[in-house]
Amino acid sequence: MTDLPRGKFITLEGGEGVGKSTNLRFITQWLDARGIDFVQTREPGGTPLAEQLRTLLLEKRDEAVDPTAELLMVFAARAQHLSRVILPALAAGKWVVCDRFTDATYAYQGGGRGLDRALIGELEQTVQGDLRPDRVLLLDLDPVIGLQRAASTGEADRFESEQQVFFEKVRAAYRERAEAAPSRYAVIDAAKSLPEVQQQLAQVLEAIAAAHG
Ligand SMILES: Nc1ncnc2c1ncn2[C@@H]1O[C@H](COP(=O)(O)OP(=O)(O)O)[C@@H](O)[C@H]1O
Ligand SMILES: Cc1cn([C@H]2C[C@H](O)[C@@H](COP(=O)(O)OP(=O)(O)O)O2)c(=O)[nH]c1=O
Repeated sequence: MTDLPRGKFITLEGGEGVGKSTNLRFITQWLDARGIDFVQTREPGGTPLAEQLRTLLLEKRDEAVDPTAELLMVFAARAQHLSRVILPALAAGKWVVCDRFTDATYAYQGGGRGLDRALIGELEQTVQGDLRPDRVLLLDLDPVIGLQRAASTGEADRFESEQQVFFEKVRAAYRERAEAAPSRYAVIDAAKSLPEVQQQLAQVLEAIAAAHG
């Protein structure tokens, strides 16, 4: 990738039930109010093919899913999503707000499934080149509370059906990544009330917009 993208690339991350959907609405309203041109998308997914891969990844099945197969499907969807949606939007100067991205792979396939981080890093470099999110908004929450919140929002998919220990590892992996690169992550305490969470989000968005010029 020779041409550097011009728009801002923001991702929203966290375990199950941390409030991603609720706060995504807040973020897009905030951007609309500022007149910032943006594309809202999600992973796995974001294109028809990648959404089909999402369905395959999320649906519960009798056949045990090999963790490496899971990892490659996630990155297959990501390659398609990047080339069809994310890179063109950034090149056009738009912000991209993505519900999950590669940090979720480090958290779920790396932390949760225990796959080698170096392998994830190799795939990340192959699929993304030097592209990384400008800012990762990490909603951090004790999985016990997250799973209670998520239980009220419909039937559990294949990931949501994992045991609590899996989600403890997911949370730990997210936090580890944020601690290793604090300037790229905004860790938000999602146990706080919704107005408090959104106040923190607004502050982070203000800072990104200011840096954007
Ligand atoms: N900060 C918060 N405090 C209390 N409840 C919350 C908070 N944020 C979200 N919720 C509630 O938790 C549930 C799950 O939120 P949701 O946005 O669907 O999470 P996710 O998309 O991360 O699964 C919803 O009922 C939502 O209203
Ligand atoms: C992007 C990504 C998601 N996932 C998982 C995490 C989530 O359990 C699932 C989809 O997440 P999500 O969009 O949060 O779905 P929901 O709103 O139904 O909770 O995909 C991975 O395991 N690896 C990845 O790289």
